Amino acid sequence: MRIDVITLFPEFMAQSAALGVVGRAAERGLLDLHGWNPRDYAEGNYRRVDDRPFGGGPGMVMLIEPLRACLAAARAADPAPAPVIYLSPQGRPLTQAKVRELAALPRMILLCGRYEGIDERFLEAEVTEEISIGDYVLSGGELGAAVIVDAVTRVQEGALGDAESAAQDSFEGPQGLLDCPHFSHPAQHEWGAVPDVLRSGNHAAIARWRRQQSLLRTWLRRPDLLDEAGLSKADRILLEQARQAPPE
Ligand SMILES: NC[C@H]1CCC[C@@H](CNc2ccc(C(N)=O)cn2)C1
Repeated sequence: MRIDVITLFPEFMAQSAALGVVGRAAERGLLDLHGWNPRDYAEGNYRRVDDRPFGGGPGMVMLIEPLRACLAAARAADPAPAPVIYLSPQGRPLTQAKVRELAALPRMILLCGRYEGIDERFLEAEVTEEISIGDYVLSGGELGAAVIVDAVTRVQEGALGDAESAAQDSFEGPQGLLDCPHFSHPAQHEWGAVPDVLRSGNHAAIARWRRQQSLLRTWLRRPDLLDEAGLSKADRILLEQARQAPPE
């Protein structure tokens, strides 16, 4: 998948995509990431990308023309059509379902705002949709863009090796359940012992225990994610059993 990021700080995007799963996916050609800086498309001696807001008030607003020229250059770099996604607190909240939808696209262009915002006329003319990574305000859209790059890349076919894809809990997120607890060495520790079932070698019992823990954890922590109606009979029984069980 090709992702173009329009940002005043392209070096930030390059670094955040150079590590771990995303870095390896990029090396393997699963992700084709490009940064575009509006300042490179700003006219005049000072190459202005922002100016004071009409109507007064604090801060600066990003200007239309540098963004317009920058976006035109990004679009022209590849024939594939691409939605322009603006990261903003006013956007629709990002969910795993949305991540999967975006991951299926051949290409997308992520627009990162700074300062007090972007001239509304540019947003009206060029933005396909706004996405928010949560109900809080950041100093720029770049962290939101990095979140989308990571989340979309790791669901690309082949991005996660066998070991990791086994770890990738396909239940996580609004479509499913929260992850189960994980344990490794030592089996005995002053903070507790690893649950016996995980050391039993009984893979059916282990899978059952993990599913039951995911169900219980989702019910306790995020009942809003748990559509009990959508649960299979086996899941409902597992959850009921876990609810009845005395606390360890
Ligand atoms: N009016 C403030 C606003 C002006 C335009 C630039 C944004 C950048 N900051 C962001 C971007 C996205 C998010 C999020 N929740 O996804 C939070 N913060 C801030």
